[in-house]
Amino acid sequence: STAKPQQKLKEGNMKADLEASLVAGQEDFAIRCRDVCRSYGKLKVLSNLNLTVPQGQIYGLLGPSGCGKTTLLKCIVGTLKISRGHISVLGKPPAFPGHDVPGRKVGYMPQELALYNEFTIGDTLTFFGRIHGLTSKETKARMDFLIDFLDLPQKHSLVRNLSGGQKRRVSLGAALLQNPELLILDEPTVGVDPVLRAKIWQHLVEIVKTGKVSIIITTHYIEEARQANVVGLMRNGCLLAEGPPDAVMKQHSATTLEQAFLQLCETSDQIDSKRESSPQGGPLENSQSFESGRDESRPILTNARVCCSKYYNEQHISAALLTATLSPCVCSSLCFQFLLPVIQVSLICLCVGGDPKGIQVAVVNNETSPSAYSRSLLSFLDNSSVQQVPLSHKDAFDGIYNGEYWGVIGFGENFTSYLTKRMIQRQVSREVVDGGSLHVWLDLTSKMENLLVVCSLFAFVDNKLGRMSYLVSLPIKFEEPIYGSQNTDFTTFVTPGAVLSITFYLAVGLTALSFVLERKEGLLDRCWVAGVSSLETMLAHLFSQLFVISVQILLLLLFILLVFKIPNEGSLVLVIILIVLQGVTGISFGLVISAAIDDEQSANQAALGIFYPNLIISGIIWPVECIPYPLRYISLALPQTYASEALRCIMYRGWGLSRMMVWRGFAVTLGWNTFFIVLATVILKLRT
Ligand SMILES: Nc1ncnc2c1ncn2[C@@H]1O[C@H](COP(=O)(O)OP(=O)(O)OP(=O)(O)O)[C@@H](O)[C@H]1O
Repeated sequence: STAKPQQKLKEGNMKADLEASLVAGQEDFAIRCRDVCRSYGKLKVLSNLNLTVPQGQIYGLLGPSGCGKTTLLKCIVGTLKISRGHISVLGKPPAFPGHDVPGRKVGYMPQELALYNEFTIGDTLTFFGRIHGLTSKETKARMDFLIDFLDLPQKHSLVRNLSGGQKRRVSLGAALLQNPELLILDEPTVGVDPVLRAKIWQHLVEIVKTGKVSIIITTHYIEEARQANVVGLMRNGCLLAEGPPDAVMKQHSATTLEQAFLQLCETSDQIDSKRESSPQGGPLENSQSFESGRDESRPILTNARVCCSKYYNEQHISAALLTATLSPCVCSSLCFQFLLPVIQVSLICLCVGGDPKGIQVAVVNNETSPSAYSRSLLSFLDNSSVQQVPLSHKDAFDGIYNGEYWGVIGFGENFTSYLTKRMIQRQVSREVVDGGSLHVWLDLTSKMENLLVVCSLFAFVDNKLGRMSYLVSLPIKFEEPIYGSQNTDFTTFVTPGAVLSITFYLAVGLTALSFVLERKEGLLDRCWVAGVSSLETMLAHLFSQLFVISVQILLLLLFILLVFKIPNEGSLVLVIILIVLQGVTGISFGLVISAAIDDEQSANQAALGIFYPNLIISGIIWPVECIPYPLRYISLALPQTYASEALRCIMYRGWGLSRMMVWRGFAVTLGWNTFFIVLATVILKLRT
């Protein structure tokens, strides 16, 4: 029991010594963390952590993997919220209104590469230079220096083709680019050879000599941190010791930092095990009491952009972001992205709604005379669609039962004479009507093929009987159509909806994926720390995707109107505007998905999950009127139901915006656009 107060006394003395050596001669600090707590769901990562980075010094943050170094740095730059405690960076909490952090004053190298793979080294540095408001001359000068200093390949080398170590050096170059006042470097020397590592440290030591630059750096190479002015040894979310490396080593009578660290760990373990054996629990347990049930794993990227405007040229940022968000398209997958919708719509026009070919139909003709009417009628059947197989009654029915034929056409032995009687005499018996009729037995398991057989039969009766056909036809007469033509096929019905659907889903997929990937690769964090708000990033995505879908729509229209000859009786401008607006609906829905979901797999699943239900109940493949009632109400509320109807009305009826069925499609589309953009913003806000 006497060991505990002694231990406490020793701890207190050690802390006082270290603080004294830290504070001596300098009041200022660049970063100060007090009682900082942070957890991911129930996982406590930072526990009452205190840390001070003196102004104009290098702070080496050391600790085993998973002890919370990256989490702490993210809290310092403001991309993660702390649940308790206080952090002050360059005088104010990060993301404090009017504060310079995030902004140009801070250079952040996250642990992830956070680089655009499709950029060259030159593009990457130019991009960050623009974001930081550097002039092209300044950027070029810094670029030349950094490429030489970091021993990087030529500036037109693509980032994606660089080695892991080279990529990390480019990432470091991006953090050093604007000569920031505060450098936050998360393992900058990983994958870097010892010579270059020494050079990087030498440079860091050099730049802090002015007293204007402060650096906090994490590293796994404990010994290299001896070059830091102060080291912090971290374990299990707590700082075990903080002070100049020599003082820390002396304190623990160690000859290396590693030894000192091991000793600190042992001491900490002993204290922990004593606390565990104590029934009331020790001070560590109390200090780790986080607000329970609160999930803080969300990033806080959506905070309004803070204080950057006075430094940055907005246009430069927008241009840089647009280039960056477009870059994945412009390079590798551009052609694919532009051609994909054309390929999809071509497949629809070629494969959906056309006439079936080569349907085998068994023909049982019981008329034997060469001049029989049945023979000449059969010669009028469209042979490319219906292949006639003359068979006996038994073989024909065996064949249809075995699935060899789609139907059987049968003529009775008196077909010609009975048909003639039917046409000449006013009143005929049922037997004459029956015998003078062509009999058809169908396999109705595939309605489409059989619809064709029936259509061909109607056509051939009309053709062959010519002027007399009305005598045997049904008492129905189809006049000239008001809209459309007699030849209107299923393709014509499907195409407008398919065009909208393709535009919508490509936009959803591309936007959701690129935004989620940027977040995952740490690019959003990095840009945010550089002073770019999430809203700006979202808008950049919106505009770059808008460019992509505009080209897609142009190609789509060229194909459907000129190659597949889909008619357009209405205004081409209205057609284009409606399709573009549907593309925007897709982009904004993609933003909703990426705002709500963190990884690309789930984002893909969400996009794909709604694809079929929406396609099927939006009346794109089959008319809405065929949908049972409760579902029909849902269908009408979907973004593409009224829009498809409006597009059909414009293209096939030549209607304009004065018609309700047209403006309703535009209104619903605009409504969904607004809803999705507001929803994406709200979700992002809620996640702060
Ligand atoms: N987004 C997250 N969601 C849940 N847990 C997380 C998340 N990020 C980190 N963690 C957990 O928090 C703990 C600290 O992680 P952190 O990345 O801060 O460690 P680190 O000290 O930087 O490790 P390393 O040196 O390996 O990078 C780890 O246990 C990690 O699994």
